[in-house]
Amino acid sequence: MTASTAAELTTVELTTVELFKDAMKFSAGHFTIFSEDRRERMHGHNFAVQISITGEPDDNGMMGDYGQFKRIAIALCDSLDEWFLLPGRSPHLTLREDGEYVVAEFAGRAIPFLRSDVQVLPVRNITVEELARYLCDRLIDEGKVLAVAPIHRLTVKVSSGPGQQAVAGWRRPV
Ligand SMILES: Nc1nc2c(c(=O)[nH]1)N=C([C@H](O)[C@H](O)COP(=O)(O)OP(=O)(O)OP(=O)(O)O)CN2
Repeated sequence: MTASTAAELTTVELTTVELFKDAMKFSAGHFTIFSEDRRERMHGHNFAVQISITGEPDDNGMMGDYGQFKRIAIALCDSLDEWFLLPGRSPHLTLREDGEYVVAEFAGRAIPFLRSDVQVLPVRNITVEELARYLCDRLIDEGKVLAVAPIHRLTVKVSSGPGQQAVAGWRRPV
Protein backbone atom coordinates (compact mmCIF):
# COMPACT_ATOMS: atom_id res chain seq x y z
CA MET A 1 0.00 0.00 0.00
CA THR A 2 1.46 3.43 -0.95
CA ALA A 3 1.75 6.25 1.64
CA SER A 4 -0.91 8.29 -0.19
CA THR A 5 -3.51 5.51 -0.11
CA ALA A 6 -2.69 4.88 3.56
CA ALA A 7 -3.26 8.59 4.32
CA GLU A 8 -6.52 8.58 2.35
CA LEU A 9 -7.90 5.71 4.41
CA THR A 10 -10.13 6.96 7.18
CA THR A 11 -9.15 5.30 10.43
CA VAL A 12 -11.96 4.09 12.62
CA GLU A 13 -11.10 3.83 16.30
CA LEU A 14 -12.88 0.78 17.61
CA THR A 15 -13.32 -0.06 21.26
CA THR A 16 -14.54 -3.33 22.78
CA VAL A 17 -16.68 -3.77 25.86
CA GLU A 18 -16.33 -7.22 27.44
CA LEU A 19 -19.03 -8.61 29.72
CA PHE A 20 -18.59 -11.83 31.75
CA LYS A 21 -20.84 -11.43 34.77
CA ASP A 22 -21.39 -14.41 37.09
CA ALA A 23 -25.08 -14.30 36.15
CA MET A 24 -24.19 -14.91 32.50
CA LYS A 25 -24.47 -18.68 32.90
CA PHE A 26 -26.90 -21.55 32.52
CA SER A 27 -27.01 -25.08 33.89
CA ALA A 28 -28.20 -27.53 31.28
CA GLY A 29 -28.24 -31.23 30.47
CA HIS A 30 -27.08 -32.64 27.15
CA PHE A 31 -25.10 -35.36 25.46
CA THR A 32 -22.53 -34.76 22.73
CA ILE A 33 -22.94 -36.83 19.60
CA PHE A 34 -19.61 -37.93 18.08
CA SER A 35 -20.84 -40.00 15.15
CA GLU A 36 -23.89 -41.84 13.80
CA ASP A 37 -23.51 -44.50 16.49
CA ARG A 38 -21.42 -42.94 19.29
CA ARG A 39 -22.53 -40.41 21.87
CA GLU A 40 -21.96 -39.54 25.49
CA ARG A 41 -24.30 -40.47 28.28
CA MET A 42 -26.61 -37.72 29.45
CA HIS A 43 -24.97 -35.26 31.82
CA GLY A 44 -24.84 -31.55 32.54
CA HIS A 45 -22.63 -28.53 32.68
CA ASN A 46 -22.66 -25.09 34.18
CA PHE A 47 -22.14 -23.21 30.93
CA ALA A 48 -20.56 -19.77 31.27
CA VAL A 49 -21.10 -17.05 28.68
CA GLN A 50 -19.00 -14.02 27.80
CA ILE A 51 -19.85 -11.38 25.21
CA SER A 52 -17.64 -8.75 23.58
CA ILE A 53 -19.19 -5.76 21.83
CA THR A 54 -16.96 -3.76 19.48
CA GLY A 55 -17.87 -0.38 18.04
CA GLU A 56 -17.22 3.33 18.02
CA PRO A 57 -17.95 5.09 21.34
CA ASP A 58 -20.30 8.06 20.83
CA ASP A 59 -19.49 11.70 21.59
CA ASN A 60 -20.24 10.87 25.22
CA GLY A 61 -17.61 8.12 25.22
CA MET A 62 -20.10 5.24 25.44
CA MET A 63 -21.42 2.48 23.20
CA GLY A 64 -24.81 2.58 24.85
CA ASP A 65 -25.32 1.64 28.51
CA TYR A 66 -23.61 -1.74 29.00
CA GLY A 67 -26.24 -2.44 31.65
CA GLN A 68 -28.65 -2.96 28.76
CA PHE A 69 -26.25 -5.45 27.14
CA LYS A 70 -25.91 -7.27 30.48
CA ARG A 71 -29.67 -7.54 30.93
CA ILE A 72 -30.08 -8.89 27.40
CA ALA A 73 -27.31 -11.48 27.84
CA ILE A 74 -28.52 -12.59 31.30
CA ALA A 75 -32.08 -13.00 30.01
CA LEU A 76 -30.77 -15.10 27.14
CA CYS A 77 -28.81 -17.33 29.55
CA ASP A 78 -31.85 -17.63 31.81
CA SER A 79 -33.89 -18.91 28.85
CA LEU A 80 -31.61 -21.97 28.69
CA ASP A 81 -31.18 -22.50 32.44
CA GLU A 82 -32.27 -25.88 33.91
CA TRP A 83 -33.37 -27.48 30.66
CA PHE A 84 -32.24 -30.59 28.87
CA LEU A 85 -31.01 -29.41 25.48
CA LEU A 86 -31.45 -31.42 22.28
CA PRO A 87 -30.12 -30.57 18.79
CA GLY A 88 -32.90 -30.08 16.23
CA ARG A 89 -30.51 -30.22 13.25
CA SER A 90 -28.32 -33.20 14.08
CA PRO A 91 -27.38 -35.41 11.12
CA HIS A 92 -27.42 -38.42 13.46
CA LEU A 93 -30.41 -37.86 15.73
CA THR A 94 -34.08 -37.56 14.84
CA LEU A 95 -36.82 -36.18 17.08
CA ARG A 96 -40.54 -36.88 17.07
CA GLU A 97 -43.44 -35.76 19.24
CA ASP A 98 -45.43 -38.48 21.01
CA GLY A 99 -48.10 -36.99 23.25
CA GLU A 100 -46.38 -35.40 26.23
CA TYR A 101 -43.04 -36.81 25.10
CA VAL A 102 -40.29 -35.87 22.69
CA VAL A 103 -38.70 -39.10 21.49
CA ALA A 104 -35.11 -38.92 20.25
CA GLU A 105 -34.02 -41.68 17.90
CA PHE A 106 -30.28 -42.36 17.91
CA ALA A 107 -28.47 -45.36 16.42
CA GLY A 108 -31.70 -47.35 16.21
CA ARG A 109 -32.76 -46.71 19.81
CA ALA A 110 -35.55 -44.51 21.14
CA ILE A 111 -34.83 -42.09 24.00
CA PRO A 112 -38.06 -40.56 25.41
CA PHE A 113 -38.05 -37.19 27.16
CA LEU A 114 -40.91 -35.36 28.81
CA ARG A 115 -41.73 -32.40 26.57
CA SER A 116 -41.72 -30.19 29.66
CA ASP A 117 -38.05 -31.04 30.38
CA VAL A 118 -36.44 -30.31 27.03
CA GLN A 119 -35.63 -27.49 24.65
CA VAL A 120 -34.89 -28.40 21.06
CA LEU A 121 -32.40 -25.86 19.66
CA PRO A 122 -31.81 -25.17 15.95
CA VAL A 123 -28.29 -26.55 16.13
CA ARG A 124 -26.41 -29.62 14.85
CA ASN A 125 -25.10 -30.75 18.25
CA ILE A 126 -25.16 -29.49 21.81
CA THR A 127 -21.52 -28.43 21.84
CA VAL A 128 -19.82 -25.23 22.92
CA GLU A 129 -19.30 -24.40 19.25
CA GLU A 130 -22.96 -24.68 18.36
CA LEU A 131 -24.14 -22.99 21.56
CA ALA A 132 -21.81 -20.02 20.95
CA ARG A 133 -23.12 -19.65 17.39
CA TYR A 134 -26.75 -20.05 18.55
CA LEU A 135 -26.42 -17.40 21.26
CA CYS A 136 -24.60 -15.00 18.91
CA ASP A 137 -27.30 -15.44 16.26
CA ARG A 138 -30.09 -14.90 18.81
CA LEU A 139 -28.46 -11.74 20.16
CA ILE A 140 -28.28 -10.30 16.64
CA ASP A 141 -31.52 -11.67 15.20
CA GLU A 142 -33.64 -10.55 18.16
CA GLY A 143 -32.41 -7.04 17.41
CA LYS A 144 -32.05 -5.93 21.04
CA VAL A 145 -28.24 -5.62 20.96
CA LEU A 146 -28.26 -3.55 17.77
CA ALA A 147 -31.02 -1.37 19.26
CA VAL A 148 -28.63 -0.36 22.07
CA ALA A 149 -25.80 0.78 19.82
CA PRO A 150 -24.77 0.52 16.13
CA ILE A 151 -21.97 -1.93 16.96
CA HIS A 152 -19.43 -3.21 14.44
CA ARG A 153 -18.72 -6.65 15.93
CA LEU A 154 -20.07 -9.08 18.50
CA THR A 155 -18.37 -12.17 19.86
CA VAL A 156 -19.91 -14.75 22.18
CA LYS A 157 -17.85 -17.23 24.18
CA VAL A 158 -19.44 -20.33 25.72
CA SER A 159 -17.51 -22.43 28.20
CA SER A 160 -18.60 -25.89 29.38
CA GLY A 161 -16.06 -25.77 32.19
CA PRO A 162 -12.80 -24.10 33.17
CA GLY A 163 -10.30 -24.04 30.33
CA GLN A 164 -12.62 -25.05 27.48
CA GLN A 165 -14.79 -22.73 25.42
CA ALA A 166 -15.80 -21.82 21.89
CA VAL A 167 -16.12 -18.35 20.35
CA ALA A 168 -18.64 -17.31 17.70
CA GLY A 169 -18.68 -13.89 16.04
CA TRP A 170 -20.77 -11.50 13.99
CA ARG A 171 -19.58 -8.43 12.15
CA ARG A 172 -21.62 -5.66 10.58
CA PRO A 173 -21.87 -6.13 6.81
CA VAL A 174 -19.73 -3.53 5.00
N1 LIG B 1 -15.39 -29.92 20.10
C1 LIG B 1 -16.07 -30.30 21.21
N2 LIG B 1 -15.77 -31.46 21.82
C2 LIG B 1 -16.47 -31.82 22.93
C3 LIG B 1 -17.49 -30.99 23.44
C4 LIG B 1 -17.78 -29.78 22.77
O1 LIG B 1 -18.67 -29.02 23.17
N3 LIG B 1 -17.05 -29.47 21.67
N4 LIG B 1 -18.18 -31.37 24.55
C5 LIG B 1 -17.93 -32.51 25.17
C6 LIG B 1 -18.79 -32.89 26.32
O2 LIG B 1 -19.54 -31.80 26.81
C7 LIG B 1 -18.05 -33.48 27.48
O3 LIG B 1 -18.99 -33.79 28.50
C8 LIG B 1 -17.02 -32.58 28.04
O4 LIG B 1 -16.37 -33.38 28.98
P1 LIG B 1 -15.07 -32.88 29.69
O5 LIG B 1 -14.13 -32.33 28.70
O6 LIG B 1 -14.59 -33.98 30.57
O7 LIG B 1 -15.62 -31.68 30.56
P2 LIG B 1 -15.28 -31.43 32.02
O8 LIG B 1 -15.96 -30.16 32.38
O9 LIG B 1 -15.60 -32.64 32.84
O10 LIG B 1 -13.70 -31.18 31.95
P3 LIG B 1 -12.55 -32.01 32.62
O11 LIG B 1 -11.37 -31.79 31.70
O12 LIG B 1 -12.96 -33.45 32.70
O13 LIG B 1 -12.34 -31.37 33.97
C9 LIG B 1 -16.88 -33.44 24.73
N5 LIG B 1 -16.20 -32.97 23.55
